Amino acid sequence: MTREIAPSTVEWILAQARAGQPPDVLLKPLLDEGWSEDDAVAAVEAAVRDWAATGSRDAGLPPAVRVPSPVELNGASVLRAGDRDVTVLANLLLPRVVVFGGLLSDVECDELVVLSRPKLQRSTILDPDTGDDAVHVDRTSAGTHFPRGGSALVRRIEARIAALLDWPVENGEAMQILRYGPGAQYRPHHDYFDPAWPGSTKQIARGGQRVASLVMYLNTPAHGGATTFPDAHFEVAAVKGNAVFFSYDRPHPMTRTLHAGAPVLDGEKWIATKWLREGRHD
Ligand SMILES: O=C(O)CCC(=O)C(=O)O
Ligand SMILES: [Fe+2]
Repeated sequence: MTREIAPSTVEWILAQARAGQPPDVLLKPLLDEGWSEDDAVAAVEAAVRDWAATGSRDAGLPPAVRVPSPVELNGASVLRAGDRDVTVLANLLLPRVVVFGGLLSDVECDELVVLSRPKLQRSTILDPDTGDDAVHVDRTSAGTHFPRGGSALVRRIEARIAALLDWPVENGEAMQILRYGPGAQYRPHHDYFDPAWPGSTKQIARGGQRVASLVMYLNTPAHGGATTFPDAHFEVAAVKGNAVFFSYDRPHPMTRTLHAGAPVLDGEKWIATKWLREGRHD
C-alpha cells in the first residue's frame, strides 16, 4: 500500500519535478514529516506516474506500458544472459536502443542460416486493413520463421534472450529469419501495431501490443545493410552475432523507433528478429 500524500504536497512535488529538481529534493518534505524512505519513494513515484498518465491522456496519446529494460545508462559492460556473456556496445534512451555484442555464437548464426535457406519465401508486411500478411515493395527481403520452442537451438536462444531482457519466453513471437540480397531493404516502419489500423485489432488480440524488438545479425554484409533509426540519425552496423534491441512503451511515433533495414550494397544480409509482446503470445 502506498501512503497517501496530502494534495498540497503532491502539487509541490510535481512543481519541483517540472522544474527539473532531482529526486532528493522531491523526497525531502516527506522525509521531514517522518516518512520512511521506501514509503516516500513509492509515494513520489505514484504521484509522478499519475501526472504523466493524465498528461498523456490529455494529449490524446495511448498510455505507456511496461517494456523490457536490459541495462541502465553507464551500467555493466558485460551481462550474463543465461548460458552466455553478452557485451553492451551502445545504450541510447530516446529512442530506447541497446546494441549488444556477441549475443549469438558464429556457429549458432551459421546454423540458423543453413536451416532457413531452403525454407525462404518472399517477405510480407501487415495489411493495415485486414491484419493479414501481404507482399509489399517496402520489404524486398525473403524470410521464414521458427516457432517458439521448435528445436533445441531455438529454445537455447530464446532462453538466453529471456534472461538478457528479463521478459518471459512466452511473450515472444516466433523467431523471424530474413535474407536480404543485393539491393534489398526494409523501408522505414514502426514494429508496433498502429491502433488506427483496423487490422491491428486481430494482432493485438494475441498477446497484446509489441513492446520491443530484437534484431540479431547472422552474418556481416560486405557493404551496407545497417539498421537505421532516421528520427535519431543513428544507425547500427550489421555485425555477425551482434544484435540491436529497441523498445516502445506506447504505439506512437514519439518513441522515435522508426527504423529501417538500409539497402544491402554488396553481398547478402541475414537477420533473426524476435518481437516481444506485452503478454503471452499463442
Ligand atoms: O533489417 C533490419 O536491420 C531491420 C529489420 C526490421 O526492421 C524488422 O525485422 O522488423
Ligand atoms: Fe522492424
